[in-house]
Amino acid sequence: MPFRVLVTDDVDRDGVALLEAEPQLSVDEVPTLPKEELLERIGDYDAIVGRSATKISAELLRRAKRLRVVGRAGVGVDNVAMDVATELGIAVINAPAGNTIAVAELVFGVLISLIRHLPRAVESMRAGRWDRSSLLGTELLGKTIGIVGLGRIGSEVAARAHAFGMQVHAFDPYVADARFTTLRVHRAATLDALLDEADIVTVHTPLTDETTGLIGRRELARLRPGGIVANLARGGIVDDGALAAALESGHVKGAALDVYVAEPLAADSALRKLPNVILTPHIGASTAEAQRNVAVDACAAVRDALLSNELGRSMNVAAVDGQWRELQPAMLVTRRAAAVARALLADMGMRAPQRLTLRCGASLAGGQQALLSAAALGAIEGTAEAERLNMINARALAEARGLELVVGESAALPPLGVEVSLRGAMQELAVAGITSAEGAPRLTRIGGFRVDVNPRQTLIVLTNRDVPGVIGRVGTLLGDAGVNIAEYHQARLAQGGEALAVVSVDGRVDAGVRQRLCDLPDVQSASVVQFREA
Ligand SMILES: NC(=O)c1ccc[n+]([C@@H]2O[C@H](COP(=O)([O-])OP(=O)(O)OC[C@H]3O[C@@H](n4cnc5c(N)ncnc54)[C@H](O)[C@@H]3O)[C@@H](O)[C@H]2O)c1
Ligand SMILES: O=C(O)[C@H](O)COP(=O)(O)O
Repeated sequence: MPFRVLVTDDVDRDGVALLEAEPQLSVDEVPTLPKEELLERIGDYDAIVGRSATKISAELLRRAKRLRVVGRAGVGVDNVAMDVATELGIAVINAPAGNTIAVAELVFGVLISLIRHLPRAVESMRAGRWDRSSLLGTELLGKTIGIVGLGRIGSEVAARAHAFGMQVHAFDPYVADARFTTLRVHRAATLDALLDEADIVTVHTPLTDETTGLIGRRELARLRPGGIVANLARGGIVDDGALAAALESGHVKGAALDVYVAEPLAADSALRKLPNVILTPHIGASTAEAQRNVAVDACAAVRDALLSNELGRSMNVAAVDGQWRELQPAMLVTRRAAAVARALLADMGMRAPQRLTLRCGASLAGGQQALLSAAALGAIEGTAEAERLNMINARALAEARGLELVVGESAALPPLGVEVSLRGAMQELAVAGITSAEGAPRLTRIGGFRVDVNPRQTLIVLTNRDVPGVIGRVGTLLGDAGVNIAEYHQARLAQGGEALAVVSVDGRVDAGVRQRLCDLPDVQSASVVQFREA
């Protein structure tokens, strides 16, 4: 059955065409739907792609029983209940870069409109007047622009401000000095320091707890008289009430707003009546170029997530430095190692491990967080509802069960090696594996035993006395039960002592076969690890 994708909010055609080109995807394109109608329909879809107009609420996500991916053709995901998406294992993918230039250009469009009184000039001409003397403006040259948030858009605003001959200052506590130096931007140590210097303040941060109301009554009062404020980021970063008061008092000379706390902005909103304000209806990203960019980015990523389980672009999966695709074999062997450790410990009576420690070889350092997610997934799959368990929510679910997750590099491992160790109150078991660019991943150690096996489909792990005849008896029993052996690796610590066999078999092994293996002479234990699809 094809995956069903709902596309809404006027996502650009070039992006939608990428989805439609895939025979395994069935695409329904609809205008922005009323909340109730979307709630009705969402249960039929594996993915939804939209823009800021569609609210992906907690209620919607809980209704969406099949949903695997939310694609946002744009940057802001403040319209998505991210915590709930993560809890439910739904990937959220945005298109962070495609509309940067559109916003940065509009910043100067609205600023110049404001300081050269363009709306009034146009209106006066339409009205048949020739009002030159009342339209005296000011220039950007030599003025100080104070940028709050020196990220993608803030940086482009800085570059354009330089072109206008402005003094460029910025406040962003999360950006390193080197970036300020590269952009030739004066670093304000605090927001207050920025406000003290700026003629124009423009905000370019995301809307977070920290940035809600960032520019409020106190901050506006600190701005020098005649200052200008622009918010083309998110409604609520500048406090509307405080801004209205500062404009009415004349302390702030002008403002430009593209975004609002509630969108669409109410027809009777007081903001619409404020003097010397340029209001635009959230059109920062509304250029043909930007819409094409973000639609293509988001749709390609949604397609890859559905068809290839490619989650490297997902915002709520652990970060990967480097290529997600290249990390896949290491994620697989990590997940398998954790599943083997969990299954063996469970058969020893320890079902609730308290700590998972993942160690990675030097070449996997950039993927540690994603590998930890894979380890958490392996440690709980088989004991958690399979439907919704994946790389996105595995860590949260494991931690909710009281499993502490730890990751670090180990010089003792080969560069592409991993080791997953699970520890309970009394027992600890470590399983190691290795991956390579060419070959299939291999498990290389279980506890103290060196092994060499590809963890595919089903693994039988036997402990036995190291005496002749065991391998033959195991092979005969499995053959009689119709179980095909793919690989059989026998390991021992010392001749005649304890031995461990790892048998990779095709298909499933039922409980009866396992019991008969346990009952064989000289076999001490038999565990069956049934791997879930990757
Ligand atoms: N009007 C539109 O149509 C439109 C279009 C695109 C983006 N946006 C919005 O613009 C904003 C910026 O987008 P971006 O792509 O540049 O994001 P970004 O993540 O690249 O940059 C945001 C910057 O804000 C900084 N920041 C975070 N908290 C801060 C704080 N408390 N004080 C100072 N700086 C802080 C971050 O360190 C980061 O450098 C977002 O809110 C986004 O949703 C609006
Ligand atoms: O976050 C964004 O990308 C912008 O605010 C644009 O939103 P839009 O896709 O609704 O125009």
